[in-house]
Amino acid sequence: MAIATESQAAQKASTEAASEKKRWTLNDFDIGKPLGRGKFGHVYIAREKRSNHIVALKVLFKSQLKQSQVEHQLRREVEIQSHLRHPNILRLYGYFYDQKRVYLILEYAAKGELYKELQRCKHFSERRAATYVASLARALIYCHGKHVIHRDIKPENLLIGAQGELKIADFGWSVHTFNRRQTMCGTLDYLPPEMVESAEHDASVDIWSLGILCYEFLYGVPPFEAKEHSDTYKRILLVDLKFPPKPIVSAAAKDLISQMLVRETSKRMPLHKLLEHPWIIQNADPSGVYRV
Ligand SMILES: CCc1cccc(CC)c1NC(=O)n1cc2c(c1)/C(=N\C(=O)c1ccc(N3CCN(C)CC3)cc1)N=N2
Repeated sequence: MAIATESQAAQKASTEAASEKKRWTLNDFDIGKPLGRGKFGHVYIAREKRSNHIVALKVLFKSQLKQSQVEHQLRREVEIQSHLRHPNILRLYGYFYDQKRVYLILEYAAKGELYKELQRCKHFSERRAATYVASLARALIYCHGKHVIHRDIKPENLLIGAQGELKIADFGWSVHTFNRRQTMCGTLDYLPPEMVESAEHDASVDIWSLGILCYEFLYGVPPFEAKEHSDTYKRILLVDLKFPPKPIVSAAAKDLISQMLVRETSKRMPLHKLLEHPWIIQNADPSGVYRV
């Protein structure tokens, strides 16, 4: 309906324009049900009254942020996030604060949290995994092009949009350190060797993390998981990569993962090469959307 799309476009434009300059307050929103909670606060569905635009309002407690000394990090990451525009990166439209809280006005991802979907399915099909990995590779190519790295793409930081598309939903790898998995070990699994050794790291950390994520999509567990943190560290440093016999996974998928989980950072498969890998070409849906 031409008229509908025109008003939608106008609405979008007004939200965009408004989000640049406007001083937002809580009165601009009708707050709906809570969507989830993190270490620093909760996220609610909300409607911006003027535009009727549905958003997610993330409420962070200043006390918690101060206690964990992440407020400067949140500021830096909000600055980065508000300038990123990509279909697979969750939009930050704006923010405001009051005495006790900081409020982030975020894009609403209607199909919820990826890690819950992965737990529900145990593991994804090769088509679904490849479609997600390709869309995340495109988002990371976009970020690296803007000298933004370290989007910390573990399952807990990924959301699913209304059309089934993945959205990277974090503002800073340590802002969301609240570990929403049952065990803490989940947070270590994504660290590449150079970070375990807390050495210098560059955009190739994202290639490593995407390789870990691809493995977890296909097997339901990250590759270097171990009971003790010290064992996980050792397995990461040794790149002790093993492929279980079940579920059955194609040789092409294992080849891609083996080319991403390489200790030598300069030898990891570049993201644009990933998009040309046979496993991606044969399995990823070109639209970047996996229709359940
Ligand atoms: C404060 C919460 C938090 C802590 C740490 C990290 C993150 C990023 C993932 C977040 N979330 C965050 O920032 N979020 C930003 C967000 C956001 C979370 C979100 N949606 C949802 O959380 C959600 C959850 C469940 C849902 N349903 C579940 C049941 N289904 C049948 C229907 C759909 C639908 C939407 N949209 N923008």
